Amino acid sequence: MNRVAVIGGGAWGTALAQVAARAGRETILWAREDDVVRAVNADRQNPVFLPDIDLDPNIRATGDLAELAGCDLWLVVTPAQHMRAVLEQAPRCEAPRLLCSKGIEERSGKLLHDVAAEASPGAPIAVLSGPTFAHEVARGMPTAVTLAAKDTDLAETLRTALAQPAFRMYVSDDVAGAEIGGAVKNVLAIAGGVVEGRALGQNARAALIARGFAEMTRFGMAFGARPETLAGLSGLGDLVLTCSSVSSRNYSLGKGIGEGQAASDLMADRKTVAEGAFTAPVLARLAQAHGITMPIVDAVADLLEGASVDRVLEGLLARPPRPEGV
Ligand SMILES: NC(=O)C1=CN([C@@H]2O[C@H](COP(=O)(O)OP(=O)(O)OC[C@H]3O[C@@H](n4cnc5c(N)ncnc54)[C@H](OP(=O)(O)O)[C@@H]3O)[C@@H](O)[C@H]2O)C=CC1
Ligand SMILES: O=C(CO)COP(=O)(O)O
Repeated sequence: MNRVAVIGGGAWGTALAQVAARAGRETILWAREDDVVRAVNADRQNPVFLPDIDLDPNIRATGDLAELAGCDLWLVVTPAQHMRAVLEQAPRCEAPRLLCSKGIEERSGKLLHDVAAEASPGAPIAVLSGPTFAHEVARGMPTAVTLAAKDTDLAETLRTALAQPAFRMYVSDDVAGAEIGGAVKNVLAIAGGVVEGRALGQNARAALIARGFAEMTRFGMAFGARPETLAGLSGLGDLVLTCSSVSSRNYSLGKGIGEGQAASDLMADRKTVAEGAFTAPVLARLAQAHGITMPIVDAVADLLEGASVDRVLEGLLARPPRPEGV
């Protein structure tokens, strides 16, 4: 695992390139934008997506996917909705794909490990997910994540390749669990931002996290996730992080909605990705098709469609009480 490719020159791809380089790997960062490639190679910076962080000299950027062919490991860090297209354009090779994006493909309703398996036939698949603001990871601040692969030997090999004291990877074989936690928490983080933007208070935030986690667990268990994975770093851990901080793009999108701005205007203005906005409609659709009750996820999907915050909130508070639990 000497040569590592990172596919995606956004904040998270750049931070993970730092992780790979710090682990002593020769690291190639693929970015679509020429400005990002130039700035990484010339200035050791990514001012577009991860400003004010000096990048490791072991990172080289490229705009040419063909250069990734000789790498031993690919970290896939594109926005979820672009993963299939980028992997299909990339050269065929059997290097393991470590998927680091969070989301559900909107048009197919598939989890990303299924998308990657279809787009990269023959390549082993693993997933990395957890509470990880890119700017903290890039600065080497202590962070812990879930690294999941059905083949636990593969998970161990990847963990060893990227290991360092401040980036702790907990190995799991629950791929669906690791992915579902990351995808669902992005939607719930938008709701967390609405609570903040509408000044609904700290009690409401705690209620949202607890009842949101019940929704995540209901959905996850219906799709093969294990409850202990959902209660771990990639589920509850990431939910708590992104429901508590404007460093989360999903939370800040929700905060704007809570303050009365139109979701469509907020989305049109942003260059960075708020995955929850793309996951919410497909998650609501999947939940409905499988008879899984997810009122907070439905509420976020409605808000993104332009429903009024007051009406959505009224609807949630008017729900008949039910026994607590999943
Ligand atoms: N930021 C974070 O803290 C974390 C993010 N993640 C996940 O990582 C994934 C990537 O997020 P992040 O790095 O933050 O993204 P950013 O918002 O920082 O950057 C946007 C990224 O999207 C890429 N992009 C835009 N349009 C396309 C396209 N048509 N095809 C391919 N790529 C495109 C950009 O590529 P280009 O540079 O070429 O324009 C850029 O890499 C998401 O799924 C996110 O949920 C997970 C954990 C932490
Ligand atoms: O996934 C993340 C932290 O774990 C980043 O959250 P946002 O995408 O909401 O910024």
